[in-house]
Amino acid sequence: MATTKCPGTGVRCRRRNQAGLNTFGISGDTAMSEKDYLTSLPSWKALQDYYNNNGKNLVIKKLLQEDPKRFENFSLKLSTPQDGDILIDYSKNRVDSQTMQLLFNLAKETNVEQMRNAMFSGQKINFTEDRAVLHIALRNRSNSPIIVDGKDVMADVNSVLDHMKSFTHDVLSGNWKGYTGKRITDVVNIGIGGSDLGPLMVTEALKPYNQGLTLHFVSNIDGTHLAEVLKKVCPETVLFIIASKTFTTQETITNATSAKTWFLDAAKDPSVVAKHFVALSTNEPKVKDFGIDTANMFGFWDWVGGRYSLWSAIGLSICLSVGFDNFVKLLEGAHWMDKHFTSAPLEKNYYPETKRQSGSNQAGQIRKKPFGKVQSEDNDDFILVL
Ligand SMILES: O=P(O)(O)OC[C@H]1O[C@H](O)[C@H](O)[C@@H](O)[C@@H]1O
Repeated sequence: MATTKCPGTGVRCRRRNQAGLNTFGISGDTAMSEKDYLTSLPSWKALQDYYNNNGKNLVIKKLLQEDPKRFENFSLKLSTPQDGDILIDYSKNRVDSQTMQLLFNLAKETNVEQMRNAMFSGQKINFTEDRAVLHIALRNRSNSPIIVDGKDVMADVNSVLDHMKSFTHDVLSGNWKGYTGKRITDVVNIGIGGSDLGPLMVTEALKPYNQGLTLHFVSNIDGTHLAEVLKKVCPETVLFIIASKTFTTQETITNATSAKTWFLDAAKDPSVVAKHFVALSTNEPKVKDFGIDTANMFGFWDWVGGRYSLWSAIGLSICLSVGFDNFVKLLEGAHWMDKHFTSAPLEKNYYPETKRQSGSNQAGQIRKKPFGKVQSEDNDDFILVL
């Protein structure tokens, strides 16, 4: 590893080497860009050659006609311990057995499994920002220690979850009252990007589990978005969630400021803002500046990427929609899939046991029965193709 120089320049490379990581798993000097480096790899070239020679034959309709078992061969059924099967169907993608093998070769050559393990162990694999990438800690229901900068992050994760739990209980039970003593009926999540799309998607998908509150999401800087939502809610019974990792995103802060002005027009008293505004953020000083009581702030950390933040405090709108217990089930499901991701090696997901044992799984061979049977940690067998 010491002799390895990463593609890219300056700081970025140094950081990779400090972390003891070599994304691409080769030694020697490489002065080229990451993209050029990737496309120079033998496994990439083999994939490109295969596409150049065979790409025109990869027509989904034709592939399905030629192989009546294509669906079985190119799909994956995972049996969860309590909630039935998850079906992953990639038979309608432009891949055949050879493509899959070439993709696995590429994954091997680029050290995907090593990088996965580095991610799960809290190493700073976000090289550009020198940060760990640990949304998986947010749903680490096993509670096994995950160390970042010498500290186990699980205590903080669990403490925020406890706060979310008690708050959700208070709001759903009606203990939490608005400024005129009425219970909350509507929740407006103001955020954008990962602070909007994840919770919006999950609350939509899990509508059958809604516990009674009406959820609204405002993201657009165009005032119509907020104005139309405000027509549907009442200042006495609405709760605004200001969701922003940085608390500096212009769209969000503009909409949040407009919402506060609208609220104060009715309530008149700035001291009651605390009953109707909470913040989800990593930036306590900015939350304070905005006028939100930091007792009503739900924190998270720089190692949570925006696009994965629904598993963090950003998921508060999900909790308020489906209840905390269902939110925990969501975390548990994701944790189960994380365990699968870390425990099932790439080939095991694809090659049949018998072929693998007989050692005939050489690169490039076309598999007749590309299945593997794998034991989950919970001792349920499931069939893996990917
Ligand atoms: O949560 P915020 O700091 O307000 O950022 C909101 C969003 O901003 C950008 O669009 C980023 O690319 C997203 O990852 C982030 O979720």
